[in-house]
This record gives sequence, C-alpha cells and structure tokens, in this order.
Amino acid sequence: EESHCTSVAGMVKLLDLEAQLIDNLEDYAVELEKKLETVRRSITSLRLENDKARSSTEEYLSNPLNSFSLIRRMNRDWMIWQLYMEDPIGLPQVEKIQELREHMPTNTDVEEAVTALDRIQNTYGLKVSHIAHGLLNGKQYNVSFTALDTYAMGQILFDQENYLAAASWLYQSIVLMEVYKLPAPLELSKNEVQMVYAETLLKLNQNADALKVVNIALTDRPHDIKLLMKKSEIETLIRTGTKSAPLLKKTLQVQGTEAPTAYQMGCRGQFPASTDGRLHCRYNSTTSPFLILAPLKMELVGLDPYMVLYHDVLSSKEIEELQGMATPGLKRATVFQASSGRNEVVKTRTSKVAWFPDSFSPLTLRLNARITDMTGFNLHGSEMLQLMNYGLGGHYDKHYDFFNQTNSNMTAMSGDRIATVLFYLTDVEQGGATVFPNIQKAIFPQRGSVIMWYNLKDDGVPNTQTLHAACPVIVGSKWVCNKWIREREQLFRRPCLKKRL
Ligand SMILES: O=C(O)CCC(=O)C(=O)O
Ligand SMILES: [Fe+2]
Repeated sequence: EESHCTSVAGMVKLLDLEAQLIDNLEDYAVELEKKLETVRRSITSLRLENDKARSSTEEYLSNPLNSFSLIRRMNRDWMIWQLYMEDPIGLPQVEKIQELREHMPTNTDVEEAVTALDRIQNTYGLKVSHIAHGLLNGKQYNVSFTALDTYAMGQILFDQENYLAAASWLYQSIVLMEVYKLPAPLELSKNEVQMVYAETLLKLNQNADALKVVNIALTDRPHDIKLLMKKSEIETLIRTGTKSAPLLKKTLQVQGTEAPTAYQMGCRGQFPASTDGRLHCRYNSTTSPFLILAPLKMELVGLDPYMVLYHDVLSSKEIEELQGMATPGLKRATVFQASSGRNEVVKTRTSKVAWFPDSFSPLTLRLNARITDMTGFNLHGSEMLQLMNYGLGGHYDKHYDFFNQTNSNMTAMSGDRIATVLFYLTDVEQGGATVFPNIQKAIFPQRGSVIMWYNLKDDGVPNTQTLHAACPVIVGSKWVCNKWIREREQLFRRPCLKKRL
C-alpha cells in the first residue's frame, strides 16, 4: 500500500500524475475535435447538394447522373456514415487512464484522508462549515471544498458509523450544491445526498429533522416512490415514538461541546505557561569540549523528565540535504507491537520515514557528533537516524518511546531508549506540536531546533511522565529527524545511574 496521504513529500508525484491525466484528456479532446471537424465539413457540402436539388427537384432528378448518385449515396454513403459514427473515439486515451490507475489513490487512500481530516476537525475543535470554506483554525485560506469533497467525507464517515460527523458534512454538501453547479459528468444527485442525510439523521434519532429533509426533497420530486416510502416510514417512527437506532456513545456527545482533553489542549497551544522558576535559558558550552567553541542556545523545558530545547542547531543547507536524501526512500512509518513482537503499520502513526546509518554521509556523521555534543551520550549501539515527513493531518498518537520490556529482543543488545533527540527541520504553519500531556508541555516545531528528553529515570526505570504525541498537522509539511539513544553504552556517562544494567 502506498498510503499516499501520509506524507506531503510523497504526494508531490500525484500532482505530476494528474498533469499526465490532464494531457491525456486533452489528447482525447483533440481526437473528438478531429472527428467533429470531419463531420461538420461534410454536413456543409452534403447540405449544399441537397438544397440545390430540393430547389428544383424535377429538374435535378431528371438528370441520370443526379438520380444515380442519389441512389448510390443513400445506399452506400449513409451506411459508411453510420459505421463512422459508431466507431469509438479516443480508445488509446481510455487505455492510458486505465494504465495510470495503478498509481492513483485507492479507496483506502480516500478513507485514510477522510480519517485524517476528521482528526484535524476533532483535535482542534473546528467547525465543518469553516473547514469547507477554507477557514482553518481561525486562519482564512484561499481554497474551499466543492460538494464532491464534502459528500465524500459524509458518505465515508457514514460507512465508518461516525454519524455525527457525517451529518455535518452531508449538511454542508446540500448547502454547497445550492451555490455551485458541478460540471456535467461529476454532478451529484441532490436527491441522493438528501436521502443519505435523512438516513444519517435517523441514525442519530433525529427523526423529526429527517422528516423535514425528506419533505424538502419531496417538493422537488413529489411523486418519487422512494421518498414517499421513506416519509411514511419516518412518520410511523415518530407516531410510535420508536428510536430507530441504538444510542451510540459517540452519538450522545455533541461535537465540540465536551471539554478538551489534556492532549487536545496541548495541541491547541492552551497549556498554561510554566511558573517553575528553575527553568531558564542559557548558552550551553559545557556538555562537550566542542561547545566551548560553539555554545548552543539552550532552553530548559522541564526537570521531570529532564527536557531541553536547543535553538538554531541545523543550518538551512543541512536541512535541505537531509530532505533531499530522505525524499526518494520515504516509507510508511511503523510502530513496534509488543503483541506480535514486530514493527507494524498502525493507524495511530501516520507519517513516512527513511532510516540512515551513522556513516551514511559526512552529514550524518556530523549530525551524530552534534547529538553527542548536546546530550553527552555515546551513540554506539543506538538506532539509526530517522527522517520523517508528515502528511495530511499526520500525527503520532500518545505513546512512550521506551519499550519497557525485559528479555525482549528489542532491548537485549543495547538496552532501552534512554533518551530521544528530535530535530525539527521545518516550521509548521498550523498544528504539528509535540505534546506531553502529563506534564503539560507543548513544543511547537521551529526550523533548526531540537528537543531532547530522558525517557528513563536515573535508576533506569521508564518514566511515564514522558508520554507524548505528535499533534495532527493542520497546515504545513512537518519534517523531523529523530535519534533514539540506547541505554547500554551510557553506563559511565549518565550521572546518578543507580540500579539495573
Ligand atoms: O514528530 C513529533 O513531534 C514526535 C515524534 C515522535 O514522538 C516519535 O517519532 O517517536
Ligand atoms: Fe515518540
């Protein structure tokens, strides 16, 4: 599976593919035009001859050449015209689309995209009507949805039994269909959308509203048998007070009215500012000798877990090189599953990654040296550099970076992940923060900065305060690079190591 929407960089090729499809459609138009021109030209000369004949029929037909020709052409030429008309146009172009289909997004891709947009809506508490009009988290963009987009959202959310969200998108579809007429082969049936909307309202036990929708549809098509049947079905439900659907938990909540979770607050930038006087900013020139020459701007973010943010660590040139080397090899990210003991693709982590061994290039060597400068850790036995690009609503749900597994083959060789170093390669216009809900910290990506924290406590025990998540990106192409540092090699480096090991 390509999983197109999970990385912005990975979607670039879709635009090239679309350009090919448009070129192909243009070739098809040229074929149609050629045929049309042939037909029009012939009509002119045929009509000329026929008009001349009909202006003096007797005289015309008395000439044997004319009458012969008339008989012949009506017997033969019109047969040829019929064949010509039947001959399909643009078959090579039709085949070409078929051929390109295998590179195009699948139904699964669309479902993933729907889930991603719904995630943005939920996490940031956005209104569907705002999203549809390009108003994203309070900022107006010069882009909006057509009813085709909103209807796809509605239909798929309905299939996923997310009726509450489906209802908002379907309502938007009806609104949008009024204001903008879709081009011919793509037009939607208003009746169909109204029916799905009514069905959704029934699922939400909003029977009276469903009846209203059906009645509105009936004003357009008063004799439509399906609508009439639906109407009487709903009237019966209302009369008998029957609930048409069991009340789902999801259905009971009125969207946007529940208090946001700590995670959602973090993503929205609503955590209170820290009042801990021990947190400060300074130039770090001591973690390694190199820093005497090039001190790093360091911001102490938290003490439990110990967490620091370094600013301006990467240059633009380095960032471009990293993106360039990662882009061709980006693959859907996986997560280690304790149940299967393997890394698997999961819904809770949507991004694409590329891994690079320490000695991949002078840049990766330099980057690792810098990580050692920043952390004081020896990277021997640690994991490869991981470059990551997020896509549409790309996120990584709440998780720990440590394995917390004794005797696991993941930790046997090099120990657990003692620390995480996360480089931000890009600013993210909206969304995409790294949030630590338990300690109420949210780090918003800044191009070139690095966040580093300890996943294990001083005694080597996993610190559950490190629970964190990557919030869905709203607008932007979020690039990060991370390094999971393993514990074993730090035996003599990390101060206060008490037991274990
Ligand atoms: O991208 C982020 O903000 C966090 C990523 C992360 O937590 C991870 O890759 O383990
Ligand atoms: Fe993580």
